[in-house]
Amino acid sequence: MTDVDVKTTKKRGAVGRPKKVVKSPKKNSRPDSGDTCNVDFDYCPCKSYIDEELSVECRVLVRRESPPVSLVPPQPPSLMMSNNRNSPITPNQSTTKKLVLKLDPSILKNNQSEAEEQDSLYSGNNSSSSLLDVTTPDTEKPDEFFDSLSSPGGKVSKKTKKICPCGKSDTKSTYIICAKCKQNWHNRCCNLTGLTQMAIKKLEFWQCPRCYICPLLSHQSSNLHADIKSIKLQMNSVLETTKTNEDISNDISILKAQVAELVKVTSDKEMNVELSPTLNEAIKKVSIFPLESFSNLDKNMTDIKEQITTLQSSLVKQPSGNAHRSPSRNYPSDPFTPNTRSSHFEETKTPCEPFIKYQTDVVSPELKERLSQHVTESERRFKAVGEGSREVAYYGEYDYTYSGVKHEKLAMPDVIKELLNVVMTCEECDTPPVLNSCLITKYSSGNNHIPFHRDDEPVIDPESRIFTVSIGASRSMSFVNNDKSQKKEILLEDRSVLISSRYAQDFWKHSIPSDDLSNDMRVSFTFRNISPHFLNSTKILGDSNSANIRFGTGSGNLGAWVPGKREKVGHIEALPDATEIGPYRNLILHTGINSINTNFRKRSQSYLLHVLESKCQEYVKVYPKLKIYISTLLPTRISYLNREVEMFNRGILDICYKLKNTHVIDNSIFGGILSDEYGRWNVREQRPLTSDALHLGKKGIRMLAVNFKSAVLHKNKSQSRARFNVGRGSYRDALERGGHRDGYQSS
Ligand SMILES: O=C(O)CCC(=O)C(=O)O
Ligand SMILES: [Fe+2]
Repeated sequence: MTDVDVKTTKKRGAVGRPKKVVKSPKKNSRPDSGDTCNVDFDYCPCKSYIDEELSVECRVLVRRESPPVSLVPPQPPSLMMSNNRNSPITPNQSTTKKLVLKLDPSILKNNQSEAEEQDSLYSGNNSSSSLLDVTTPDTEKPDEFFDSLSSPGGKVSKKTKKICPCGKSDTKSTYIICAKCKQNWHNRCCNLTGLTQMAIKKLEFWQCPRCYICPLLSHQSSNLHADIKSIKLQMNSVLETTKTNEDISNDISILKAQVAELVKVTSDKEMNVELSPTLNEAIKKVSIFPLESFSNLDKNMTDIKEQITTLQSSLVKQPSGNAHRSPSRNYPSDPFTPNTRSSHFEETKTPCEPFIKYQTDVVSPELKERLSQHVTESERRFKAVGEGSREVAYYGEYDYTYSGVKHEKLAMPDVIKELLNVVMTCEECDTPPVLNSCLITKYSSGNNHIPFHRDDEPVIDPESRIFTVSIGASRSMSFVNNDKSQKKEILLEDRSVLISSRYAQDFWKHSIPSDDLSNDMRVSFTFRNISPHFLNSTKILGDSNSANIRFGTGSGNLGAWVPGKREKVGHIEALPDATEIGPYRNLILHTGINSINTNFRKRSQSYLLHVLESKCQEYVKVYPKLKIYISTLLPTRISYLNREVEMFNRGILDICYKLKNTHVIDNSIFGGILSDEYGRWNVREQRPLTSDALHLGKKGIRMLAVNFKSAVLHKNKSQSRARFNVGRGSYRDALERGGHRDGYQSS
């Protein structure tokens, strides 16, 4: 909750995350916090790229609310910016050979007029992007020439009044235009802050967060891009050779036919893949290559054909094989992969009622009398808050900041303790709830009110009950759910108790509206469990290797400062719905090895990663303050499975890189294979239990617990290191060392 602060809270810097430009949405927490933002983005790695020249790192954002309508093969930044040497997609260089193109002058003529038409469309753009320039390319710089044939994406838009989706329009900002929807965006609104206008001009085919679809959602696309990039290279090589016009003409027609075929395959309705703008551009480029550029082109036509055939076959439905998978990004295709909207785009249903129970006549008249007396006597402790001038006083174990007002910790006086004991009997439960704080709110008249808000401060125990005792004038409490489809109201009478929970706060807001007819005083006593420890509250959803990690103190435990709960999730597909998670601050996901184990496996990695990603998106959507930590899969004693583990872990890194509030727990310290040191131990025979391929022994569990704890307490930089450097401790590094951990130290 925004305006809650506990004395012991330390401000922690985000580790390894780039500075986020767009604010995450704030739910209206405590009243008077006001500040809302309805722009909500996820980071996407698609494809993260670092331009060495500019020394900037760009990320593409995916707007989480906008559902992908269809799986349009996306435009990775590797294709967007020229001279990108760090592209995650490597074209198949081995098949890149020189090609023969023959040019049909009629085609050239037709396309010349098309080009002119296009040029008028794109007028106002920098001249380097003008299609008119195409007729006189600089053959010394084929790549630039190729890049100059771009769609308007990436061009800095200057002319007309531009309104960014953020709603603002100004002349000072730098704008970028989406190649697909032609919408102008502030560079800052799409996380391109820091890029100069020159740099933005180089972003070809840039698609905005609304249009862009992550290749992880469309695994076919990765191949497409790699192959197209390869064609691009081949085309550039064409420019370096010379040939007679007649040959050029013939070859161009052939190439056109091939590309047309490719288009047909790409737009195959069954594939549900639209023709990508890249391909469209490729076709245009093929058609408008100027005559002068093509000479001496009598070699390697076969190679371009082969290339196109490869491209075609990568686009038709692949069997379970993975012939075209590039080492870093493509996962085996899956016949079950849903080509539909993910569940996270659906509205969250309201999973609970706003309160659990309402009970009258709980407080005796005698106790009420003593409580009123206490309120009168401790008047000095009350502080006015909010517009409605209600006044609050606080008792509790820890300091507590509420609606901008700080309250010092103070032990509950006896009369409040007595009240607490009474109200605790209202709910039957095996273990009585822990309620260590009481906020007393005084409404002197019907004018005093409290606007809609949630009791969702991060210092409140995620499992806490919230007991509200009323004395004095009856006042209504109103409730509204998140999509405002449900409104409820309850009259809180003198000496009654309302029992709610911290859980319900994420789905309902509540208020005490003004009441013109009421002139009497009402006092409420709200009991909750509050402690700064809950700033680290953690839920672990994990397989059997996380079963022995416990909360609290002791070896293999997460320590006193990490309160939480562990629930068994043996498979990725068993990950629960967001509404079952609860309002924890951290969520550790340690599951997947059973899902990828081929003995059980029915799903491909791409599908499983898709499920994992969708779940994370769903979780963050329901709990915007939640930090998710995906723990990389641990090595096993089985080599072939370890290869799958390695591949899956790359997918995990991609997800973490891409999604907001999602981090990786880097388990590379375990090496590339489960060692005897960390694996299970046969106690009777005093030797490693080699028949158990997957399970950690005592030392391994302790190590895993250290990793979990470090992540939650932000003690190391594993997230950033794993992604950005192949440094000590990254699993890639460990893999390269063949699983030997010599020199490794636990952090
Ligand atoms: O006075 C009441 O009953 C409600 C108070 C409240 O909602 C709060 O303090 O958060
Ligand atoms: Fe409240």
